[in-house]
Amino acid sequence: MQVEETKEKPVEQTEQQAFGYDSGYQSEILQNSSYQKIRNSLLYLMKQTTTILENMPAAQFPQTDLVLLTADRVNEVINHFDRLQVRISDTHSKVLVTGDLNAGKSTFVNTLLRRQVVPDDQEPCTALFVEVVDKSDNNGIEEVHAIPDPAVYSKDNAETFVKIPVEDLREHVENDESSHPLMKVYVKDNRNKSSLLHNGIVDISLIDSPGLNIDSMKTTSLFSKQEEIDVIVFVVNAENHFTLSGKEFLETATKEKAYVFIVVNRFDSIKRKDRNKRDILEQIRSISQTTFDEADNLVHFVSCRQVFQYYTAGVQPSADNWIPDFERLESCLRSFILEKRTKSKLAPAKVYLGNVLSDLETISNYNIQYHDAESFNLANELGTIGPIYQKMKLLKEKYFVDSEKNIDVLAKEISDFSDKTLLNFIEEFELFMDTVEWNGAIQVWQYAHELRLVVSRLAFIRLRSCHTFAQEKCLDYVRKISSAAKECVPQDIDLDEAPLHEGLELRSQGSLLDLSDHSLFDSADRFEIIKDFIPALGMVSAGVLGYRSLVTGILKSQSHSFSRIAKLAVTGLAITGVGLLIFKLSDMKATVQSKLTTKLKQYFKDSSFVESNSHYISSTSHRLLRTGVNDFQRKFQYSMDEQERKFNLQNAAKSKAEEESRIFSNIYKRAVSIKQELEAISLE
Ligand SMILES: Nc1nc2c(ncn2[C@@H]2O[C@H](COP(=O)(O)OP(=O)(O)OP(=O)(O)O)[C@@H](O)[C@H]2O)c(=O)[nH]1
Repeated sequence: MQVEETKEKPVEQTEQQAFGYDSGYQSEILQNSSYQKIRNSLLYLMKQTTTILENMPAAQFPQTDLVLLTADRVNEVINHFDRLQVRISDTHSKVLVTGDLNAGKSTFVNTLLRRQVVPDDQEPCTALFVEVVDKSDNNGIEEVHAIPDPAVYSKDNAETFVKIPVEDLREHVENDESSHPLMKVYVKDNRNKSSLLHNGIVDISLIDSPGLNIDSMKTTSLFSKQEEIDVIVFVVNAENHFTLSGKEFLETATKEKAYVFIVVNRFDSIKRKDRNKRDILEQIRSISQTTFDEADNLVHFVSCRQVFQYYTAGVQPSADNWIPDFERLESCLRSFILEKRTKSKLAPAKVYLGNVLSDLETISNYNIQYHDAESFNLANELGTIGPIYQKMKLLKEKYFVDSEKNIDVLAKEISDFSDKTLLNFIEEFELFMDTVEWNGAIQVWQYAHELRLVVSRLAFIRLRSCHTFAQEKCLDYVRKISSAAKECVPQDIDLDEAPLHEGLELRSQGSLLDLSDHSLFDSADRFEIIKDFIPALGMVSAGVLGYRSLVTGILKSQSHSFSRIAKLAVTGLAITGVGLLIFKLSDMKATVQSKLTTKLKQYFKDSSFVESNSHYISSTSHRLLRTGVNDFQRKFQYSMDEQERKFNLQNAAKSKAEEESRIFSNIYKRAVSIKQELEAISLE
């Protein structure tokens, strides 16, 4: 009965004390809820940044000034964000309790739990770790999982552990330490509201490690380096101070974790407590200055056994301060866990996020400048291409839209000119008659011959002037196009003038005029011309030539029909009066000229001299122009299409550059704003 009384009292006291120190606890809750807020804010900002990264268009990365976010690491950064989010969303926190052999580590853990969970006072174990977790993690069931391979352990996979009742833990630890290096103990923390394991904010597991000696040192050191170990509690036996192994472990651990929580246990056994405290603190200073500087919160001189006995069996401690000292230790440990947890989990995320955001600022700034410069250059290029393209359009409208019509008009003009020139030429035949010297009747055919040559030459000259006119007109037309094109066509496009030169060049008379003597005057014509003058001619030339030879000489004909006519002429001559004949002879030049004019005009008419030449010149001009212009037009259109394509491409590129600049400008603003929010988050 008495025992029960003594047992209940401390529980009430504990509640009261818990209540008494509730203000601290409340503040912890506040601290915790602010932790939640910070965590949520960080998660939110990380998510925002991940969204930016996932949607960021292909970016130019500067060669320098980037901490994390290089071109080939965008996905890596996104993945790391995922890992950080998982890690900071995890509400578990692990506290590794380690220290020298027999320093009272197990007693310390049991005291925190207010119950005998971890076997104490046993033979030193070699490498067994006991992890104490709240039973809520195991569907509210208290049991021990003996784990052969911690790396593959899952409480949901019965093959990865051996189930042991909590009461049998001691026996198993003593007999079975080597085959199960980790024992996971799911238990209820005997304290309710102020439970350390399950406090509604962070689920803490306490890991009781083997005492440090040369064998266990390596294992424990490795264990302590694990990322999920948020806090290390080092238990020292006040009587022994720090052993060599302890010092060595602490020196390494403080490098990894910066701060270590130190429990100097078995302080009840120390007689000269102040001196012991001083010596131990001095040792701590030599191991870790930072821990020494925070000694008031981080180094606690306690007696776990006395406190444990008080809470579990109501045994009064040997001094009044043991309970408050331990409770202060608990309070500091709780704050330290939460603070360390905040720092160990949130600080890396905050620093990482800050670096990514700084990189994002740098990258977006770089890209804004890059795209602005690009769109500026494109605008300049478009400023050149645009007017050229407009000029090309005008040229096309002026010369090519109605090019058939334009060429028709030009050909008509050439045709009109040729008609007029050649007709005038025929009309003007009479004027040419005196350009050839009349050397008398005897030379009549010579006169006709020379006149033929003159007419032929003059016809050629007129024809050539028609060709020249046509050529000049055509050249003028194509040169106008060429010079207009030169102003706007970027590449040189030839409008080949050579075909116009060759096609419209009249170099020789060729067969244009078939004015040979025979065709100009056939035998009948010749007789017709001279028949009235034969007697007179006979008179004039009697001393030189006989009649027959004279007449035949004039007629110069070998045909039978003609010799018959010649005979008649000679007969006629014999009966004609001499005076009349002489008179007639003086009129011969005019007669010959008139006959020749008529004959020539008739010849030109019959040979369609005007029409055929005019048609030839105009149709040749038309054909050559059309071929040349069409060919040029094709090249021009190609060049214009090129220009248009270039114009459209550059226009599109400019719009894209402007759009990218806008996007990066938004990214920059978002990064700056997220970073400001991030900097406002204090982890202190
Ligand atoms: N005087 C005194 N003895 C204590 C105190 N705490 C623990 N002990 C005793 O120290 C011995 C070792 O305690 P444990 O808790 O087993 O120590 P441990 O560090 O877990 O031991 P190992 O894991 O074997 O290294 C036991 O006999 C405890 O009763 C204390 O505060 N004062």
